[in-house]
Amino acid sequence: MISPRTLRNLRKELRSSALAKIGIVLVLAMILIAAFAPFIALHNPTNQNLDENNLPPMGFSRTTEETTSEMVNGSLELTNETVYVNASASHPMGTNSLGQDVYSRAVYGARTSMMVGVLGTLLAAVLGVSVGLVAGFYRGRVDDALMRFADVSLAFPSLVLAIALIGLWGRAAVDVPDPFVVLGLVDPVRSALGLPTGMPDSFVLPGTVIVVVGLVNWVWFARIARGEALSIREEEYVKAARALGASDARIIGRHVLPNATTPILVLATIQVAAIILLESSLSFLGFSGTTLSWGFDISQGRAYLSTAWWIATVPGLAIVLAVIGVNLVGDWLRDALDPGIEGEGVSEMADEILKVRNLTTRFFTEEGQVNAVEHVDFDVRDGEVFGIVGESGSGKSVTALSLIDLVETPGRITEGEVWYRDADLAEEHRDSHPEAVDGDYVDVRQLPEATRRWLRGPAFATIFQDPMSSLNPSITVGEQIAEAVEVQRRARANPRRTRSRTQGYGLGRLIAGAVLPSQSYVSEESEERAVELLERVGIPDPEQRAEEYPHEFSGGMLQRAMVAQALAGEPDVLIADEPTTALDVTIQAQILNLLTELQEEEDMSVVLITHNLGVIARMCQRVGVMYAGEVVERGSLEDVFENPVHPYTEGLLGSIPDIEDPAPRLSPIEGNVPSLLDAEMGEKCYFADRCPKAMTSCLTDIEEHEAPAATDDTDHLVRCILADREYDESEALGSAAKQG
Ligand SMILES: Nc1ncnc2c1ncn2[C@@H]1O[C@H](COP(=O)(O)OP(=O)(O)OP(=O)(O)O)[C@@H](O)[C@H]1O
Ligand code: NI
Repeated sequence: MISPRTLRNLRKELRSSALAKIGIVLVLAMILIAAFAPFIALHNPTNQNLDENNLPPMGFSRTTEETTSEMVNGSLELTNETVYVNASASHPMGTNSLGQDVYSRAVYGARTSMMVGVLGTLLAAVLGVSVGLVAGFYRGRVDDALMRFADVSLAFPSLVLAIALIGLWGRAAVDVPDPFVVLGLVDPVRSALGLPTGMPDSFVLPGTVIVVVGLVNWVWFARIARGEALSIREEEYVKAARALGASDARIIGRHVLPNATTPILVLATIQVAAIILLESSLSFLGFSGTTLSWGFDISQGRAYLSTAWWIATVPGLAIVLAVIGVNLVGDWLRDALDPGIEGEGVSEMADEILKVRNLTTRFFTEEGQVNAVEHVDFDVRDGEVFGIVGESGSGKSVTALSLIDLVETPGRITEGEVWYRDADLAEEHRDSHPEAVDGDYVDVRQLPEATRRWLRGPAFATIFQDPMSSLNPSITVGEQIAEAVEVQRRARANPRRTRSRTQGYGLGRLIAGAVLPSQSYVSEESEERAVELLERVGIPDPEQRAEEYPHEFSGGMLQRAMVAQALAGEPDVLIADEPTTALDVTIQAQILNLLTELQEEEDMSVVLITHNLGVIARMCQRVGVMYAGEVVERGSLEDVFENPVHPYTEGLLGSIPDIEDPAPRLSPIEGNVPSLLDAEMGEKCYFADRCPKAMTSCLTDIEEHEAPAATDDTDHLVRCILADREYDESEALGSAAKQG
């Protein structure tokens, strides 16, 4: 369940956060104390000794007035005397009014708190997550009822709710005994809590409190699980999984639950702390049956605050430390598992059309989880060509698909943001989707599905490697481009209803096409525009070529037609994935020239994906180098190509294939791209196995470092320790370690 990546983030966060360390120490201490209470305690916590009551802790003494009587000359004389009560070595934290050892009671109190905190949270989580998933996934009446109930119950303070529930329980106590009684666990639980065994069953156990806090707190979990289920059930890949016949249980288990784990885990830690406090409050107020709990001891000690302050102070301190500890651990988990939450704002610099943050895409295959794209960050500026380069399988195409939200099952974007600058869209969604808006930017991934779909065309357009598979062989090229123009035109006319419109259009087109094969469904204007576009991309005799079918086009002409189709929506960002790989060399050069020309004249930004460094060098202003799903080096072309820091980039550059080279060789570096199977990835630099400069620190330091940049306005970022220090042979990673 916990992936190596997650572990890596947890460790990274732990290293940098002193508070997280304190939290872990406190929580571990509490767990150990609870587990080994009988060995840590000095006395049986329930043993009373009235001769030794209210003894002060070590280092303190207490005075009391004692009256002695004496017969003096036949009359009784009373003398008031101040007596010092000294600490006893066997009661280091003193005793309470019944002479019970305060320290031992605090130690056993940890058991009650842990038991109620952990089991109560578990119960709340199981209940809440099940109900939430069902409600979110199936909607309908269950969902309505749940939400109404949640609103009402969250309006009450949980303490009030718990007291009410315990009251109900008490009234029905004859029929509904403590769950531990039902389970036949009375004596084991009592002895675990240091209580005398063999007492009558009416002696209340913490089971009641556990059930009550579970019932009080499950709604929190239900809300989170419901939210996740709601957002995911609409996703294309879930629909696709359904269409493929996956059962609902499988979809929930495979897609919904993994997505919900992080928020549920973080909530669970917070809940443990909340429930520990709730249990203490209940015991303090006398609503919990247990007579061995921090809250109970505080309420007992309250009467002695001025004379024997330690009775309440010691358990009070225990509660404070426990709650702080658990909360710090919760903060640590949240920061480590959800790095996006506190991500830096993206709205400061305005000349970026696209800001990709923490984009993470995984494939959930039969062999396991494939981490195809991991925490990818990059920006695309106005009117620039941004290159993505890397060996086959490094995640370039999946990154492109993730940008436009077209990853297919079993793949899924699990994390990350794609901020796109569009002031109008930002304004339109500022109120309805505040989380998706930051200044003039919208996070494409958080926009409603209809808007996302609408963006494909006027915002993002794509051209892929193989034009043949992107064009329908049975429709003329001109008509297909005209259709793209038509769709964009309709979409622009009514952005909000795009979805149903284009779908209706598609269906209508389909039926019309089946009945009347030559029926033209696009307006004359669109057809004229299509011819213009064909001319624009340099197709001779555009009017005549528009009437032809794809098979009548040569490869280069088809690729041009594809570009024309992509231009139909006048996109801001053109994503070109290996647009020339399938073409022969001279045609490649022509298409690249065309792209450069268009990009300059139409003021588009281009994301150009290729494994050909010559193409990058010729076309791009800035570049990101991908390796094993990560961007390992990024910056201006100058920085990355002339002053590469990452040995992988250096290796790639070692033999730049000539653009005129008919068979550009990939991977001049020895060895293979590592497995992207999550289970096999581990926590180290993924290039270390192949790296000529691998050092021992490469197994631990995998952060992105800043490297010297040629200009002030570009960052040069490298996921390699060599950005910070020189290669040191004495620390070289031995070949044995490389394998591990
Ligand atoms: N449908 C899929 N199912 C499972 N894994 C996939 C799927 N598609 C891609 N992957 C995984 O994602 C990784 C990245 O693939 P991607 O196609 O993005 O690589 P690439 O850099 O574009 O390579 P190439 O240069 O060969 O096109 C691959 O290693 C592959 O294991
Ligand atoms: Ni690819």
